[in-house]
Amino acid sequence: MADSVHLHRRGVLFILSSPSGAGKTTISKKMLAADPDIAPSISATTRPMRPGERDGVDYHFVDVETFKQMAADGEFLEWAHVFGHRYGTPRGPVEDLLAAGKDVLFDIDWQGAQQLYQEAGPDVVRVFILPPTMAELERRLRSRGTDSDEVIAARMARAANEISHWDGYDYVLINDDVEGCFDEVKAILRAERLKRRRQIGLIGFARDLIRSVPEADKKL
Ligand SMILES: Nc1nc2c(ncn2[C@@H]2O[C@H](COP(=O)(O)OP(=O)(O)O)[C@@H](O)[C@H]2O)c(=O)[nH]1
Ligand SMILES: Nc1ncnc2c1ncn2[C@@H]1O[C@H](COP(=O)(O)OP(=O)(O)O)[C@@H](O)[C@H]1O
Repeated sequence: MADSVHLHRRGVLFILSSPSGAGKTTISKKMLAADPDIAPSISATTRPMRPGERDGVDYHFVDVETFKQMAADGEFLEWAHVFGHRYGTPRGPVEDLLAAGKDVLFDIDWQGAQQLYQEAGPDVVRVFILPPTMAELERRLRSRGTDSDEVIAARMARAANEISHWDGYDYVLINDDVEGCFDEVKAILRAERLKRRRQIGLIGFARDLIRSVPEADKKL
């Protein structure tokens, strides 16, 4: 009984944003590995592939013309310019995942979070991850070893602007210890899944519980 109730649930559109290097990719990967009920939205981007990235897994890497055509055809739920490149969330896969009963994880910036919130409103949960200090943020960007000094400088310059949008989020976490931050993200998702408005199956379940009470007892 309880299992079938929990199956009937509106999917969560779970957004993780942070300044570059604060750890959202690390946290996303841990979530996806730990929880089969949440799947990633794989964005399209015009930025070059980094070493170790895979097309169709980390991003769909496309050229500017392809991206523009996809945008013109309405294929994106949202898209934005970030660090001089275009990034967008393809609509179809998100709709398919939600229809299949999955929650969807989005690693998108504050512009994407705003647009998605306008599209999907209360189904969206917005989580912002802060670094413990700006010095640590720079250290992480360097330790990742994927970006040139110039790109790192550009990301640091943009970080303050991104952090200034922290108040557009439902939850704000500090990623000091990665396991601690991961635990907090898991707790948020768990609680959000239990929200009454997402538990569509509970409507009938609660009604049946009330009906099962003998009329005589209801008068007591
Ligand atoms: N609006 C929007 N932002 C995205 C999308 N995909 C990625 N981003 C954001 O673009 C920024 C740059 O991403 P990336 O180049 O992978 O670098 P990262 O910051 O190291 O993860 C990050 O803030 C991402 O969250 C998308 O589809 N839409
Ligand atoms: N809590 C943490 N403590 C130390 N290093 C971290 C922590 N979280 C992430 N990192 C490291 O910092 C770097 C940037 O993390 P990443 O997840 O790629 O950030 P983002 O996706 O936000 O750009 C990576 O090398 C990652 O292993």
